[in-house]
Amino acid sequence: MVLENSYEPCDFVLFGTLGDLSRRKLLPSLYQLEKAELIHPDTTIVGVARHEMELEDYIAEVRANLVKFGDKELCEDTWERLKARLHYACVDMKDIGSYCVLEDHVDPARTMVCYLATPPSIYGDICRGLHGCKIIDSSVRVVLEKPIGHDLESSKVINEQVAEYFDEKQIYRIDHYLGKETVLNLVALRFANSIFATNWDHNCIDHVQISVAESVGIEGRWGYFDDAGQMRDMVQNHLLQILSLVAMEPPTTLDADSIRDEKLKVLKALRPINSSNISDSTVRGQYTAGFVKGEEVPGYLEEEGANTQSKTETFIAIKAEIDNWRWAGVPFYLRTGKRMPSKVSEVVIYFKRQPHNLFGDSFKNLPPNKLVIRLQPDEGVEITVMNKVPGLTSSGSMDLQKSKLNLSFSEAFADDRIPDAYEKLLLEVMLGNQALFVRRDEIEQAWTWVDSILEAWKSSNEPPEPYQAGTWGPVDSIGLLARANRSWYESKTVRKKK
Ligand SMILES: NC(=O)C1=CN([C@@H]2O[C@H](COP(=O)(O)OP(=O)(O)OC[C@H]3O[C@@H](n4cnc5c(N)ncnc54)[C@H](OP(=O)(O)O)[C@@H]3O)[C@@H](O)[C@H]2O)C=CC1
Ligand SMILES: O=C1O[C@H](COP(=O)(O)O)[C@@H](O)[C@H](O)[C@H]1O
Repeated sequence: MVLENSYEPCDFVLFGTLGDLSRRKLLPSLYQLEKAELIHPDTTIVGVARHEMELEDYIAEVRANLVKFGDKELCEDTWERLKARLHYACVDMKDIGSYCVLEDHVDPARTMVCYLATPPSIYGDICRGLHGCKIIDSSVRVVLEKPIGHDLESSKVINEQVAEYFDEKQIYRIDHYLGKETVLNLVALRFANSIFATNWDHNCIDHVQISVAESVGIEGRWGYFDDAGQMRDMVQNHLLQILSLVAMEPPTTLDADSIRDEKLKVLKALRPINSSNISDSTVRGQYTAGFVKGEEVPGYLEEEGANTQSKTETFIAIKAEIDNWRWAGVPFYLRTGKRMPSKVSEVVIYFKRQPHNLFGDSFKNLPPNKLVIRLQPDEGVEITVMNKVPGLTSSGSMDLQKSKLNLSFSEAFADDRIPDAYEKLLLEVMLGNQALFVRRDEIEQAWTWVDSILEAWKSSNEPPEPYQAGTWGPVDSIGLLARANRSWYESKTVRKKK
């Protein structure tokens, strides 16, 4: 079995090579990896789609996409190297008989990486087709895009279909947030700094906020989004992955299963939200027409192709609780929505207040220290601390002021380009490292928690609360924290614009 982390040539087979994800993300990422000379010189790239096409037309198509979605000016050396790797195969992925053409493009002696950038409904067909033409063995890696299912039951069906032909060690489930540099930095920040490692629990932390706000709407994907909603689109995967990394115990090593074992324990410890606590723990909203960044935008029910009766949520706020020793009594507030004032993803750790005040009545409510981890944009880490204002006073008292220790990645690492998440993930697949991919039990545990919330919303039969596009969500989202005398962190991007 060739499964260990290794830099060796492979045949990278991209199913759905003419689709949106391939064009916008995967092909430009392969180009960037080529530019950085991170693809093995002997690796080939085989584009697979159902249209008959000459190789030279496929090459022209790839080039046009790179110019449209990647570097506007291609580096010709890089392009020549990438071009030389390209093959094209026409396969109707639902027709088992049509897969044999792949034999002409892949070398059975090498590792084959099958990236399924197709609707998940045909993952089973693709696995069966590959099996049918006898080109898969235990060295093949298969990469699955989200969403893996619509709920626990359907995710099990997809996972079973793939498991019929591939062992879990061969399956790479993508959550592109795990490829983001700043999400990876959560592990470095927590475990490479004793200042955080020793203060990371209910003794020191009051609560945690995880916000992933998007300024975009549903981008012409009504059919997909209305069926999914923000819960399935963002919380089941990205937000729960971030929460797991923030809350997990130190893994024994950085190997794939050590990290995934710890993330799974967090997911298992999430307190269920059901009809008994749904109204105290969640808020859901749906955007109405408004203005985002000065531009007028339609409401969700007025988007192209909309069903005007839809009750699908485009915003969610959740008070999540983790029932374990470390996090007893520390709520994790999650918030995510479309058509918010700006795109900003942040984790904010609110530390507990000092137990005693030395500084007199004017500083009765010393603000707590906050650690703000800016995931995107303006990636960085910021800590708020109280400082003495320099200078002399006639009363001899000490004046305090809140100040920030701010590490901005664009300044600190000015010479380093921040790679796109897909570049990192494609490289890891080629290296055979599963650490940044989601294991089946994690996905299923996340669905278990999410399904219970969706079920409770369904039985309540209440519509989502409207919020105007360009705002931070429904008023009740403020209430979710205000009940405990807390408030959402006001992100820097917004404050800057005031
Ligand atoms: N687009 C994005 O930004 C994101 C996408 N994803 C996921 O990635 C996957 C792909 O999404 P996306 O690229 O947007 O989808 P698209 O529909 O744009 O692309 C899917 C591709 O699969 C091809 N395909 C479908 N059925 C067959 C078949 N029977 N035989 C051969 N080819 C077939 C389509 O071919 P044809 O063109 O001929 O119809 C199409 O090119 C999905 O699982 C999606 O959920 C995840 C995150 C973000
Ligand atoms: O998976 C998805 O993620 C994007 C947000 O990703 P980001 O990297 O731009 O933060 C979201 O817009 C999309 O709806 C969802 O499917």
